[in-house]
Amino acid sequence: MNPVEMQKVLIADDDPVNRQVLAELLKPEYTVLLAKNGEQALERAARHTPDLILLDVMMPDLDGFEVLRRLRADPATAAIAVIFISGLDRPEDEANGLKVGAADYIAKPFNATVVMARVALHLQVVRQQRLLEHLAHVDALTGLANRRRFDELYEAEWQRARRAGSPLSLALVDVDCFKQYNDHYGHPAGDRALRAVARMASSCVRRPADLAARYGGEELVLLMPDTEAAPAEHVVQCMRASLAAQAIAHAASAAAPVLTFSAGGATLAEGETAAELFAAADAQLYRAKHAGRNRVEWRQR
Ligand SMILES: Nc1nc2c(ncn2[C@@H]2O[C@H](COP(=O)(O)OP(=O)(O)OP(=O)(O)O)[C@@H](O)[C@H]2O)c(=O)[nH]1
Repeated sequence: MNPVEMQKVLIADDDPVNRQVLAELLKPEYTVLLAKNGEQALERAARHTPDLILLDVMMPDLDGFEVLRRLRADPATAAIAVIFISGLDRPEDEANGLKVGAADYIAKPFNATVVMARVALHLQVVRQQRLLEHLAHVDALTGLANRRRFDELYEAEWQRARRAGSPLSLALVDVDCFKQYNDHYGHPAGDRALRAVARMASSCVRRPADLAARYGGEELVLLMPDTEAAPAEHVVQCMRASLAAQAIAHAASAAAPVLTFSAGGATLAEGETAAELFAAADAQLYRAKHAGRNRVEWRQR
C-alpha cells in the first residue's frame, strides 16, 4: 500500500517499552504516531487526527479516561476511535472502559497477534464509516457535494458570517434549456453535460472553504464564505467562460448554439436570514432566465 494511504494510529503510553513494542508491531502496516503522556496524546490527536488511538489507561497527570473525555468534548477529535490498553484487567474495568466510549479494551500483558487483529478490525470499521459519510454527502452523478451537504454547511456558514460580520456569497446556477438538451441528445448525453458543468464549478470554485453542490436536477449552488459580491460574481463568470470554451453543442437551445447556464447570486445583507439570502439568489436566477438566459445576475446592494 502507498504510504500516503496508510491509516494513522496514535500510541499513547507512558511506558517507553510498551510504546516501542506497539510501534514496532504496527509500523509495517500503519503510520504510527507516539505520545508519552495524556497532554501529548491530546495535542497529537488534534494536530494529526489519527484514525485510531491506542490509549493507556494508567498514566500520570491525565489518565486515559480523562484523555478520552477531552477527545470527545472537542468536535475536531470527538469521532476518533479509541482502544484502551490497560494493566487493569478486571471485568468491571473493561466494562467501564467500554461504557465511557472506547471502541475496545485490551488488557496488559497483551498478545501481539490479538492487538494486531483488533486494530485491523477497528480500522476497517473506521474505513467503512468514512465511506458511508462520503456517500451520504456526495452526488453520485457529478461527484459534487449533494443537497444534504449543502444544507448542513449553508446553515453553519450563515451562522458564522452573522457572528463574524464577514461576507457570504451564494450563487444558483441552472443549465439553460436542459429539457431540450435531453430531448435532442438523449439522457446519457444530458448526464455527461451535467458532469461537464460540475467540472467547471469545481475548477472555478477554488478556495478550501468554498462549496459547489448539486442542488437538484440541473441546478448547482455555489457557497462562497468570506467572499464579497464582486469576487463571487467573478467565480461564476469564470465558470461561464470555461463552459463556453468547451463549446458543447446544443442545437435545441433558445439561448445559444452551445450549452450555457444562467446564474443568480446575492451576498448576505445586514439582518438577512439564510432563507432570505437563498430566495434573493433565486430571484436573480429568475431575472437571468427572463432576460434571455446565458448570463449572471447579481443582487445590487
Ligand atoms: N440527463 C439528466 N437530466 C436531468 C437530470 N436531472 C434533471 N434533469 C432534467 O433537466 C430538465 C430541467 O428542465 P426544466 O426545469 O424545464 O428547465 P430547462 O429545460 O433547463 O429550461 P430553462 O431552465 O428555462 O432554461 C428536465 O428535463 C429534467 O429531466 C439528470 O440527472 N440527468
